[in-house]
Amino acid sequence: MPSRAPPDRDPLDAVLRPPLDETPEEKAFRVAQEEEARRISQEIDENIRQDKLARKKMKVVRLLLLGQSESGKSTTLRQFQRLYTPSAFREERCLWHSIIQLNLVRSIHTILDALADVRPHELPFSPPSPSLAPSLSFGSYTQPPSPPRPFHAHAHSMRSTLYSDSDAETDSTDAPTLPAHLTALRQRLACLQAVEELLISRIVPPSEDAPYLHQAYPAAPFATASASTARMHAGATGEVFVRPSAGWKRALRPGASARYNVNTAGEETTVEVQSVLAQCRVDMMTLWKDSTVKSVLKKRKIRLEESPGFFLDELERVASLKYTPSDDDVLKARLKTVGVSEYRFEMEAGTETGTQWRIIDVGGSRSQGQTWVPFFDDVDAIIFLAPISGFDQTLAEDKSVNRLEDSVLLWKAVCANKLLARVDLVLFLNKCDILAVKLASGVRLAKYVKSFGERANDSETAEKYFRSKFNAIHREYSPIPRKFYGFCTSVTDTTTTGGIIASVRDMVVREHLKASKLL
Ligand SMILES: Nc1nc2c(ncn2[C@@H]2O[C@H](COP(=O)(O)OP(=O)(O)OP(=O)(O)O)[C@@H](O)[C@H]2O)c(=O)[nH]1
Ligand SMILES: [Mg+2]
Repeated sequence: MPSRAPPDRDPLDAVLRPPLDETPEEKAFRVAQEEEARRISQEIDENIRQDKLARKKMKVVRLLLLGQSESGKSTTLRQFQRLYTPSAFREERCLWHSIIQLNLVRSIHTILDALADVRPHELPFSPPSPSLAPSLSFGSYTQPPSPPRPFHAHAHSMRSTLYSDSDAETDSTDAPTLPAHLTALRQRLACLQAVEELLISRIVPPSEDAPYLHQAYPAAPFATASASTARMHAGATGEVFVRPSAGWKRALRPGASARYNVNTAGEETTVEVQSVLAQCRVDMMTLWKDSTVKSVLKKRKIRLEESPGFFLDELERVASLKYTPSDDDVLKARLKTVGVSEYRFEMEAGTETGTQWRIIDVGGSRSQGQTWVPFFDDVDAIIFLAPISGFDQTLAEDKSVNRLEDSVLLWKAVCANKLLARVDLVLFLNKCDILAVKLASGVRLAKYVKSFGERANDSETAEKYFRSKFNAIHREYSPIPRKFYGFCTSVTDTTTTGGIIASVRDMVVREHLKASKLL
């Protein structure tokens, strides 16, 4: 092993060492300069300390939201906004209209995409409906159906797995086929491709220049110049995302078209899109209710009901001409966060009147992890969201990682982090509503979480189990003992979340006051 360089060969030392021929005047000058530099440095340190002190005295509470992507951080932030700045929240509801339209159109495209290469074995084993064209039917309708092949496709890699699964066996009986009524629906709904592009061009300001991932749908007459140059920020999953700093809300405000160099004003686009959605409403409803579609989705393990931004069960309302988003719709809408957004507000009532809150919402996907650390310093509390319904899912950005496992690892890391040793950690075991539906539908938790064992496969038992597991990690990994605050949540639910957020607020304020008295 190479030995350490002796001190007189240290390159830094060589540079900083006073010159050998330094005169007394030069020395006095250098010493004075060094003294001045020290004084300035101490002054900066003192300013930072005073700043922190003043902030504590001014009653500024900083809350950081952490958790993997799709865990519900931005939704929790919206709940705070809805509860504590309701008028601003209501004012912004109209800006979410375009996001909800986009969520809806993308769900329809997920279905159309699945239908684009449907195989006979994915169709339901029932006699053909009268609307089926004879040329599109195949042998198994008249003969007893062959048993379904094992299907290994995962929800998020369904297309590639499907191809690899079927390629080996592709023959004339397994050629792509689609009942005629669905072919007709696909053709009629093709106009939604242009709608999607138009919406993306509105939501993502032109400065956001990541490539737009085109899907294989024919261009429709509805396409406009802005649609053809539509761009979006999309990750490996093809999900639209915007940076909070890019000001998508500003871009969607009425009259923003000139500033953002797009050829349709926000309100006009929304109205125009809404009228196309209203025209397609019956077709979209027929598509979503269709038994063949249900069969294909089921076989490909595409569970749209659990996916973010799901509005297909409310098509009648959301695709009507008079639709305006409700509070619940805004909470259900999905727009991925990349980067960091800070939301500031002041408590308007109660004993904490005048307390300023700063809630920091960060992007949760794996590549965003490094953006979290700078916010660890000086944060009063962290709400960590672990979506426990994801026990049978993998991460959108990495199909080899189980979502629950990822949440557990993140939770361990946050609990063990020395910078956060004195920070209160609040755990939201989130998406309990989806967990309940999933378990009730027969998915067995013990199949994915072996240690769950023979316990009852219901949401109450599962929540209790997860709570104790996360609590144990908190106890074991916290550098110094601290209290555990754990809640089972469904943050899209306004009724239950209001009470939980109020308890968190009280706890954070109490601890904040304690800390400021210690200063
Ligand atoms: N059903 C249900 N949906 C939820 C719940 N929490 C969040 N969602 C939905 O899940 C989606 C993702 O939530 P977000 O708040 O955007 O997730 P995020 O943690 O901010 O994700 P990133 O921005 O990617 O880091 C949204 O469509 C939410 O409406 C929940 O408890 N139940
Ligand atoms: Mg977010």
